Amino acid sequence: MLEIIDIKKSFGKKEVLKGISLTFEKGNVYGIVGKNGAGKTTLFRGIAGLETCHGKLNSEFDILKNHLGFLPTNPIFMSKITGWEYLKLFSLARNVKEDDFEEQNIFELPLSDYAEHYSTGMKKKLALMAILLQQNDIYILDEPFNGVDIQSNLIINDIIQKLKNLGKIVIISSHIFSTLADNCDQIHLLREGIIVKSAEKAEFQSVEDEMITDIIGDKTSNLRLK
Ligand SMILES: Nc1ncnc2c1ncn2[C@@H]1O[C@H](COP(=O)(O)OP(=O)(O)OP(=O)(O)O)[C@@H](O)[C@H]1O
Repeated sequence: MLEIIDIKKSFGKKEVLKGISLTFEKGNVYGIVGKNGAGKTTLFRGIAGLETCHGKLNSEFDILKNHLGFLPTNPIFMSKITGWEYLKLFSLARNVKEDDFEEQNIFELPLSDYAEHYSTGMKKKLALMAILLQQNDIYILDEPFNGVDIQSNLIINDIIQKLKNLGKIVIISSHIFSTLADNCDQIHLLREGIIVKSAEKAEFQSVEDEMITDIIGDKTSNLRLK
């Protein structure tokens, strides 16, 4: 179980997270939806310990970061590091003794090439593969479907379901509601740093409707289409 209590974060005078409290249980997949700038990445970075926030974080793990894999929206790689070296680095960080990543290379990445030269989608797939090799207990995936092709989308869906069945905690953000609806047990709508709605599967449609209103409102009526 992972519990966050009254998480707050400001950048200068700008209050980005205004007191977020959520509970994440093992074997469940959670979605966080919200428009650009709602605070999704800041929340994720806060949970992952990459951003200092006010509030409390409870988990069964002594050192949470040793059990948590975070997939950033746009993974960044050191220069002159190959895909293989990146995977090795992440494996070593968790004491996973693995040298031959070819079998696990389900995205067929060119592991001997420099990671910085990978395409956007390939970078994301490499970063995902790295945290999966670590056998983490908690996975935080920031926009995992963004920038990857349809085949990889299906593979990522399958991975999320496998992680769920293995009893992991998976938290994902997406702008594409349908990908969350397919995968998640619970979805939280984040608006301007506050969770304004939390929904179980049966209520997903109402969250989607609310999200559409939140994002576009009645803007298109200004076009006066006839
Ligand atoms: N390091 C920072 N310094 C100042 N402001 C920041 C910083 N990081 C994020 N912000 C601001 O915090 C707000 C929330 O940003 P965040 O990236 O968390 O939103 P998001 O919901 O992930 O958006 P997106 O969907 O575009 O990724 C934005 O207004 C952003 O400009």
